[in-house]
Amino acid sequence: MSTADMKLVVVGAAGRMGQTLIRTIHAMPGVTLSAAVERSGSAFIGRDAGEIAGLGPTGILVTDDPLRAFVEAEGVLDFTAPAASVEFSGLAAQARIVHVIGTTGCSPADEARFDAAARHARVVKSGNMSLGVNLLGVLVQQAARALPAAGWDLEILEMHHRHKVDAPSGTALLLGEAAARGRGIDLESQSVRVRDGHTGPRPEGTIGFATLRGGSVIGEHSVILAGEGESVTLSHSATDRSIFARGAVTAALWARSQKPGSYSMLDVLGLTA
Ligand SMILES: NC(=O)C1=CN([C@@H]2O[C@H](COP(=O)(O)OP(=O)(O)OC[C@H]3O[C@@H](n4cnc5c(N)ncnc54)[C@H](OP(=O)(O)O)[C@@H]3O)[C@@H](O)[C@H]2O)C=CC1
Ligand SMILES: O=C(O)C1=N[C@H](C(=O)O)C[C@H](O)C1
Repeated sequence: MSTADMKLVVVGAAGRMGQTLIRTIHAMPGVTLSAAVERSGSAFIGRDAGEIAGLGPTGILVTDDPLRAFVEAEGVLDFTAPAASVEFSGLAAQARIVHVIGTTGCSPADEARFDAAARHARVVKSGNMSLGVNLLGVLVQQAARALPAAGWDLEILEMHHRHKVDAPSGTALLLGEAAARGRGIDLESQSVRVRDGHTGPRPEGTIGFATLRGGSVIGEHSVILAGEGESVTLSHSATDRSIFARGAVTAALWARSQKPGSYSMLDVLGLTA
């Protein structure tokens, strides 16, 4: 560890992403784990974060005091749950640090709280922190612009593991937003989230979502543009959660030198149009 290393807190440290983040921080240059947080009453409080993540002892014991952890750090990596991320955003703003938010399933009210926190914190939020998915979003935007809505129906299909609690996935919504930007339409009013029973024919120009859940699938996403007699499919497969963790650490290092504000992975990766 060098004294210039960015000190990072992992919240939700014992979760699937929390453990992956701890291993990734250990493996990447320029960053060091300064604290690991779980909720009060969690069976992981007081345990060594490195041991939970399969690294062996690191001397960092899991705490339930996030504010104390944040004031002694430069950034927090947060893949938890919407209510938790809202709470952490207020604390990150108080501590004036970087808050990287990977949590999905957040409501518009939650997003407003993140925006408020971004007056003091540097907030990077994305439904998917991987390079591949963010590149896919750029390609989807181009395809949706190039292929006219009259004649080219756009559907987004995703599959995740059986433990996932929100749908459509944050990635599916990110890809839907990219498609909507390409078509110059509003996703909220033009999306079809569920189909069941006698639905009638497909309304032209809408963006459809379909969700599969099962097993240990890390993340599969396809954007299908279906035309008359031909279709184009753009897709991404995640085979290792470290792609999200590397993206989150890269985001924290990038945000370290930015002004307070709300940023996306497109800003971090330089993929903005
Ligand atoms: N943007 C991206 O690139 C990615 C986003 N995600 C998203 O990240 C989130 C987490 O996913 P995953 O790791 O699979 O989920 P897990 O359920 O495995 O982990 C979440 C962790 O957060 C903890 N947690 C919840 N509330 C609090 C709190 N108030 N204080 C401290 N810890 C808390 C949970 O503890 P407890 O079990 O006690 O509730 C758990 O340990 C999801 O929203 C998922 O969609 C996942 C992968 C990539
Ligand atoms: O819950 C997950 O596991 C994942 N969540 C994110 C999402 O909702 O898209 C990103 C990734 O696909 C894994």
